[in-house]
Amino acid sequence: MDRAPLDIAVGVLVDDHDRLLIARRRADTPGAGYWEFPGGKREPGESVAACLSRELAEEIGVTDLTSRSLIRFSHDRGPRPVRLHVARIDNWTGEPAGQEGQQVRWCAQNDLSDVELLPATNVILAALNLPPLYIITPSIGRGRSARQSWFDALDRALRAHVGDGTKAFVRLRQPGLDDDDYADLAKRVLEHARRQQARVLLDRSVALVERLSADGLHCSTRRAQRMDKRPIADNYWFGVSTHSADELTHAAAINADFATLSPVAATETHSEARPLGWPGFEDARGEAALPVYALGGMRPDDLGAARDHYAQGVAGIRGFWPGS
Ligand SMILES: Nc1nc2c([nH]c(=O)n2[C@@H]2O[C@H](COP(=O)(O)OP(=O)(O)OP(=O)(O)O)[C@@H](O)[C@H]2O)c(=O)[nH]1
Repeated sequence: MDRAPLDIAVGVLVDDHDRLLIARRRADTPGAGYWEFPGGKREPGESVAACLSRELAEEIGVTDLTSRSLIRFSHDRGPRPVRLHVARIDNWTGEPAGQEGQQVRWCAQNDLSDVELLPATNVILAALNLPPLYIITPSIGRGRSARQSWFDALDRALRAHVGDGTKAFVRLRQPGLDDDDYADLAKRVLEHARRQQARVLLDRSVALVERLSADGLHCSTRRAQRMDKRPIADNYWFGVSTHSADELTHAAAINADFATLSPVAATETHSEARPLGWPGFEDARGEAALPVYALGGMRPDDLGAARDHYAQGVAGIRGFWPGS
């Protein structure tokens, strides 16, 4: 039997209330009864964009799509391996309605947990909700004025990097602090972040994330390699640092919501590591089933290039921190 993945174009329609359009698979199809985002198989010689337009016209009767690519990934959790090319669609013509007798409905994201979704839909939702920029904090100084200017820079970074209607995401990275100092700092960082509606991921214990009601956990490669499952509940974000295709595969296997992949370019923080370059990034990123941030020598204006190479966005320390 042919196990080459089928190319599938998938469209996530988002309405003015941030609800998503879902469709129910018909009784005569594999995965019958499950809800999915509309889409279907690419025909020979067809482009992904043409496939998306055709499928959405055939299935839900909408045309003139304004779409933006969200993520491309493969999975083998259904009847046969598929490579999903997922786009977010904010504008279209026509009132979406099931053209093939299937049920179609708008659903708020908070209500999706009550719906039986196809496997791997969580990957699409992560790509939809994660921002384009992921800020990693530089080390905080010891003196009072160094601390004050670090917090000033944090506030400015949070304000500057809210993008695409998504919240800023910050990883509180402070390898020089002991656990108590880190916890004290995290508490204050969370207060600042809440004012800007930003999200903060901590990289120490799961217990600390829970105790402070932080937004999630970020794990180093080494820590993630020791895990055989996700260490934290699904209502927290869980990110993993990676440097290769194998590490990304492992991150997806333990159900990380996203990964960083580095170094794309040379960086001062890790000057010994050999840069991947964009072709190396795209090659290693491959079709792993999770959103991946390009990290290493990145600045916010590398976002376009990153997206061209199938990244969720760009992550960084220096390029994202005012005055560094
Ligand atoms: N449309 C859609 N398909 C998905 C999603 N996630 C996912 O794994 N798939 C898989 O992608 C494949 C889509 O194939 P399909 O049978 O719907 O394609 P189609 O509309 O061309 O079907 P047809 O052959 O009946 O005309 C299925 O194996 C389905 O399980 C998703 O979110 N939306």
